[in-house]
Amino acid sequence: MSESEESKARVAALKREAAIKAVSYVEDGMAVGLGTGSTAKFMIDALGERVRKEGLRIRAIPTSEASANQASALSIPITNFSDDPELDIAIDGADEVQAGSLFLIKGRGGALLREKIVAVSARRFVVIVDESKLVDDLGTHMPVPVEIIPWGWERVENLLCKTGARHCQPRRNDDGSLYQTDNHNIIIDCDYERIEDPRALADQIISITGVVDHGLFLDVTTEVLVAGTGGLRRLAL
Ligand SMILES: O=C(CO)[C@H](O)[C@H](O)COP(=O)(O)O
Repeated sequence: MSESEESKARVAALKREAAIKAVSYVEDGMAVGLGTGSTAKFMIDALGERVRKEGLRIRAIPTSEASANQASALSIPITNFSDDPELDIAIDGADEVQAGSLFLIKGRGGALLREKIVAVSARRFVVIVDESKLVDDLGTHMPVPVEIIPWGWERVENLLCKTGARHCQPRRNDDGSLYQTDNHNIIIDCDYERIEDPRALADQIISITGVVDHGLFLDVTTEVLVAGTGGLRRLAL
């Protein structure tokens, strides 16, 4: 195994560890929000295993078509907001976590809008990460993804650039075409280098007409499970 393969395998093992711990919080009869991404994928696998082996009875709302397909393949029953307007728990990954505030950047996988709807609908929102996701200031490693409607996107991109971003660019597929979310919108990735005031920035972004939502998740996280080489830590306010 090459050095980079080894490091990938180490990170995957940490993600899996956090995912398995979060799944231990799920109890019989719960309505559960299922996140999106590689860490959430471990979580859905672990949940599926509990459904299969223990006969755990849950209902789930997935945050993407990919997570919905995975859940269905594992025979995890899918529910909706009409039957379950409030979820008992939602579990999801993140791209950056500011440890002191539990503020997050999410949406690298493009599912930020459904992820936010699910997170704010849950009584308990548990974030699962490996320790590389911890930052002192949001924006250090990741741009903020902003989901916008496709029509007139260049105008919205222009306005987003005026919110203090170093660069703003539409997310594209490998063939150069615009990336499309599950909601048929597009994403502008805005690089701020370091976000001094996440609340003020969130207000500024959401006030732009054409913006549907953004990847700043503020005041929504109940706890973060961080898997690192020194073990698993739980961050809560
Ligand atoms: O927000 C997300 C998808 O929209 C993911 O949770 C985030 O990108 C983390 O992904 P991963 O677990 O693969 O590192």
